[in-house]
Amino acid sequence: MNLTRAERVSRRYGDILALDQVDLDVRAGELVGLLGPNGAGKSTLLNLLVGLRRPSSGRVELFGGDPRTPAARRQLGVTPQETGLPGSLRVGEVVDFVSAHYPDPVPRAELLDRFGLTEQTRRQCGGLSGGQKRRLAVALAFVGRPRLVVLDEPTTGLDVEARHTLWEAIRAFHADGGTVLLSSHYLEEVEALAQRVVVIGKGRVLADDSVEAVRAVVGVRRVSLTADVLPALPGVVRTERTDDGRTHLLTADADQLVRDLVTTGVDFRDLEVRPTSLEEAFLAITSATQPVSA
Ligand SMILES: Nc1ncnc2c1ncn2[C@@H]1O[C@H](COP(=O)(O)OP(=O)(O)OP(=O)(O)O)[C@@H](O)[C@H]1O
Repeated sequence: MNLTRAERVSRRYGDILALDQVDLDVRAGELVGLLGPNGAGKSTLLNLLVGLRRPSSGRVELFGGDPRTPAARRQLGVTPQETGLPGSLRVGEVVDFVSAHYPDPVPRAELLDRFGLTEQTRRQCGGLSGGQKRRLAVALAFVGRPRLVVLDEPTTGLDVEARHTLWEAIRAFHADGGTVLLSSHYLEEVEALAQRVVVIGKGRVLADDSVEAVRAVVGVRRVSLTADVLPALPGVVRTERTDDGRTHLLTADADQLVRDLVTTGVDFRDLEVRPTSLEEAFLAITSATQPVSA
């Protein structure tokens, strides 16, 4: 069953085509990571799915209906990228205030414990650190026991420990049968949490598959070597030089690249061919896409 769906959805802001005919389905019980660089269109897509904006064309559904209806909203938990908390209210008061909107909220102590905020219960929101504010904003998405939680870059700006606390809370919700759609710049976050990854770049869905399959589709490999001079070689999607004097070439066809290297007669040493991380694969597919013309 689809909890939310975008069907050939486009969204313009003036001349900017932020989303270009995007299709996305999120089924009950999934944990989906939406991955893309700055300006890819992630927030725009999430805002359309949760009814904060309307598409310029195409169709958006939430729980089979219009995302803007109160009935759909009640089953949804959202943390947008930017959130404001009332500075003079205490953490516990904010949780109580939001809880009051739901018939069966998660008890305050349980929610704050899950998000590592028990000690801050009586602290005014204005006195929280940036990371604590972010954790509270994310915690509020879970208070009404939603069927679907949509989180826009939930862990941006958090230190490692706070990020792991959030990951645990998200995993626990998912393990209990909850559905999650989250956007991230952090590839390790998507790898750590999601079963399915949707890669978005320049307003288009570039890949929608398991993390492993996305890597396989892209098929980017890293060919590393040491050489004093290297000519330009066909099929190289990215070149990096590291401090140890090694050159790393990313390519979809490592065998051909090695053949080309040998043909050029270039003097190289210590050749190594390895699969790439998701991050490298992701950079390769997003940089290989032509810009969307408005
Ligand atoms: N309200 C707006 N008015 C004009 N342009 C906008 C608006 N919101 C987004 N855009 C543009 O639409 C494109 C997609 O932006 P969006 O915020 O959806 O990307 P994103 O993937 O969430 O980026 P980030 O990771 O930086 O948050 C960008 O070019 C952005 O500048």
